[in-house]
Amino acid sequence: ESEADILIKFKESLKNSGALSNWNNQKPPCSGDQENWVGIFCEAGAVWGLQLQNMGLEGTIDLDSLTKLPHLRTMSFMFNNFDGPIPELARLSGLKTVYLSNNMFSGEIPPETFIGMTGLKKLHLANNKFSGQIPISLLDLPKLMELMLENNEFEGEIPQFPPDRIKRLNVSNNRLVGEIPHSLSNFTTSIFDGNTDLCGAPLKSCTTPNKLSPGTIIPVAILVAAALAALVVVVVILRKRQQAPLGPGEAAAASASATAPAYGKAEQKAYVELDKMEQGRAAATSRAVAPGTTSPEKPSHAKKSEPNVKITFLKEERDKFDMSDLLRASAEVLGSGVFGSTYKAALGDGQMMVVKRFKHMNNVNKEEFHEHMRRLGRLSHPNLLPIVGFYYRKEEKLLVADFVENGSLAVQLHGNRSRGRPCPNWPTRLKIIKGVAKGLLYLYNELPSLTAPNGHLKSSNVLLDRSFNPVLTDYGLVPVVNQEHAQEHMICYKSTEYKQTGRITKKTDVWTLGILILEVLTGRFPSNFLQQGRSNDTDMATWVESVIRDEASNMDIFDANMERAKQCESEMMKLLKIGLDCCQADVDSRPDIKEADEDSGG
Ligand SMILES: Nc1ncnc2c1ncn2[C@@H]1O[C@H](COP(=O)(O)OP(=O)(O)OP(=O)(O)O)[C@@H](O)[C@H]1O
Repeated sequence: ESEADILIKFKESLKNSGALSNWNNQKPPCSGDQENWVGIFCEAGAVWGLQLQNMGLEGTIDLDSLTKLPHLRTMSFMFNNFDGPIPELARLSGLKTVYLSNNMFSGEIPPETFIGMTGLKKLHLANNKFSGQIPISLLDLPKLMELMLENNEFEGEIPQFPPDRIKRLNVSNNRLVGEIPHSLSNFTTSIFDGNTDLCGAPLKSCTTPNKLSPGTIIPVAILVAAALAALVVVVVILRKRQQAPLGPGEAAAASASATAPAYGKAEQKAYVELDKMEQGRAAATSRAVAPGTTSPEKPSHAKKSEPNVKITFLKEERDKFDMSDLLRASAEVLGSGVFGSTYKAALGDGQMMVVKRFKHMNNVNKEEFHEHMRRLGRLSHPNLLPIVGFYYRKEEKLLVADFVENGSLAVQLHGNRSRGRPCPNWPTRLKIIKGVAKGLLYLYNELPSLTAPNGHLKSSNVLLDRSFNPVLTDYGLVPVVNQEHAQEHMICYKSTEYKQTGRITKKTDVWTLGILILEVLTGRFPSNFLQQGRSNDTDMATWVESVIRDEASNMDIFDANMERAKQCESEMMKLLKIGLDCCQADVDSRPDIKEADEDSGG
């Protein structure tokens, strides 16, 4: 059986598998490293991963088929409607990561479920209805480092995991009781929240204090008093000996090293430098609204010896530089977005780079992050801003890209005009929309396994080059962004379908394109309409529809500052209709990305 036949058989075992419509024999699942089918990962022509998330899938997971995929290492079925008992995962002993969270699995997990899964690193079972004991076979998995079991009905005691093995854990909101194993005592209390009767570090101690007889109370009290007196003496002596307070530089260094996590000295120093740059942001941010309108500023502290931290380059042909070059460069803070701050750096050799500092990525490990960046690094399209390089650290990541001359579409549409910036005219706006649609279509073709291959399309993420050609930035990041943060801030999570069903779909980016079209045509800022979680609010599309319906002249909806010729008005009206079409609340009636591209490009 070919991998295609195996996967098609697997698909047939699923209910509601409409999202897998391109799983057919027209193309093989993989061509080399390239995925031709949605929801799979390929390497050297073989399937190594399944990522069937958020697709409304139902039924049971047919392991018989999956056991025939010898290279399968990761599978995710999160955010679907699978139910029944946990699949017999040990039949897929080569798996490294298993994500089954946010389904309706239920019942006890047999103790032997994980026997032999010696490569398993991550197991996510959260938000299901699993009950019974946490399976004991998890203790024998030498590589298990991430275990997410929250919001189930697990009961009994937490098994004695060996020390230093589990790095990420959540068992909150179950029915666990008894003493927390010592090996887990360093975790924060919140991961144990919501259990009936857990005790021991980091929660309150399990032992109730022994009742002391009057005979023992007196000597204990004397001992305590003596210890307190000794402590007071020591404090007084230390105070007297204390030197003059730290100078400002030392104080800053001390506070930085107190907050900076334990990393290599060079890395730590680099981040301290970035923090300092960011602290100088207040002055720079107002200028950053209109990039390039002021002379760049250079942080004075960057003149000292800079740390040498290597950036991983994704484009071989690029002239290389490292963190010290970036810190030595003239720098300007362009702004702070929802993920972190963005800086512009003018390197000594004339290259103008932009460094984006992400603080809200999820806990993907280094290997996975590198893998995802390499995937994004392979993309190449005139309407995408390439990621030149990146730097990984657990808590935050840096992405480096080229500076794009004319800044963002948001600034061009809504920025201050007092500096003589012309308002984009109709032909320019049309060219921008066509380019954006082309970029989106390319992303859909190249990243078919992502539900929202862009995920964050908005006017500040559409940059304009010297000739006002649009290039998209901040695309393809949904898989590496912290879920909670993504839901709160990323534009795809503000779509009608997300508000109504809590899911994003393959057509969610089409909705973001629709909103962008309406913004470009009306000159109105969509965030004034889009308030996440307030599903009864008028969104931009509803507002546009009501104006068209009520106003005497439909032309009043268009940005009054947009220069246009009379004969273009029918074209503008046509694009407005396409925008509204893309924003249809009913996902099925909405065009797909290919139709949207054909409509707006035609
Ligand atoms: N490569 C670039 N060239 C020129 N300007 C850029 C570049 N990347 C980002 N910018 C601009 O810098 C500013 C800050 O960007 P940043 O991405 O931090 O915030 P944002 O786009 O407003 O929000 P988000 O974090 O949601 O993407 C924005 O005005 C953005 O358009």
